[in-house]
Amino acid sequence: MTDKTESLDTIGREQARLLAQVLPFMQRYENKTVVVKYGGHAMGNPALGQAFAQDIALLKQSGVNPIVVHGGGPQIGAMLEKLGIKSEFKNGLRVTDKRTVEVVEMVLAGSINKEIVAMINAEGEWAIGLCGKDGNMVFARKLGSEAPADADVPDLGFVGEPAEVDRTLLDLLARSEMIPVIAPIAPGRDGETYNINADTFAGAIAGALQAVRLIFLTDVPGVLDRDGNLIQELTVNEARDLIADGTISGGMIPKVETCIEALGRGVDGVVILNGKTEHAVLLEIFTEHGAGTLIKPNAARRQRGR
Ligand SMILES: Nc1ncnc2c1ncn2[C@@H]1O[C@H](COP(=O)(O)OP(=O)(O)O)[C@@H](O)[C@H]1O
Ligand SMILES: CC(=O)N[C@@H](CCC(=O)OP(=O)(O)O)C(=O)O
Repeated sequence: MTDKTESLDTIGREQARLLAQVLPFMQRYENKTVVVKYGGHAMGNPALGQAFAQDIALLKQSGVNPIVVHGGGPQIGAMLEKLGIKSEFKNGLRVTDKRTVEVVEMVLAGSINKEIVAMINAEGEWAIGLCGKDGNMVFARKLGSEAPADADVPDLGFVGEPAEVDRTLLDLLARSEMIPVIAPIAPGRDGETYNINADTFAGAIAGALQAVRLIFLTDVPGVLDRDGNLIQELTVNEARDLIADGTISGGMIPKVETCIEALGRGVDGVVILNGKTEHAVLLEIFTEHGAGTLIKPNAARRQRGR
């Protein structure tokens, strides 16, 4: 054999090995729904954005049903600042008055949504930008509106939580070439528009669709232990213990709580990943070990493979 045929042979063997590793995962996820929450902190770098769009396109081409729910907190903050509108957070949620909700809708359902759609479409796919208002997909209720009258719940204005999710439109899109890209904005039955935390919104969509995976793309490798090391797998009880002892704090608390709720609604597994790692989604779905923290129901402890 010449040097050239030898090296082609090596490349061929390597490709065959890779394919053999990936194919079982492709079969496992075929026709299954994977909800990917793309956080505002994970956005902003064009190369990473393109890698994210390629991952979503590849999932669809592999027969998976990917649904993107996006945030955009930092981008909303920048626009509010430009417009001279002050903004504050309480318990990780943006206090949202009438003027603010108009800007939130404009940034989330307008510019960011269309940017993500365009990125995925540049990869040869058919993404479609939506929010909870489209196809009566999600109706919100004002946060705290169901709390007992004597409960001490701060009034955050037009901040909502998903109250009803209708999967008709998403089921239709799952059978089509379209990839839904959804902004966390929804109408209330009172006719108002509500700003919903994107993690909470993604959890509600994943729960309603009984997704096989809910993936959170954030700005850390996953849930970290006290020494800053990545925890690869957590049961619901272990996650609760880490919240109680303060290892999980700040913005990671609502994220992990959403994970726990989504598992309770029948989502198989919830993963928190570093959106700043190129192709984090592909690595998670199509490799044995995944790339971040997988949170599983207590009963599923130590199941082999992710
Ligand atoms: N145990 C922990 N492991 C990882 N991150 C943690 C932990 N406790 C707190 N955090 C914080 O949670 C942040 C992620 O939450 P958040 O900022 O709300 O993300 P996003 O904007 O992507 O939704 C991390 O950047 C980190 O500062
Ligand atoms: C009520 C509330 O806080 N809504 C969020 C919605 C966007 C979001 O959640 O974006 P990230 O995922 O990038 O944080 C906000 O106004 O910032």
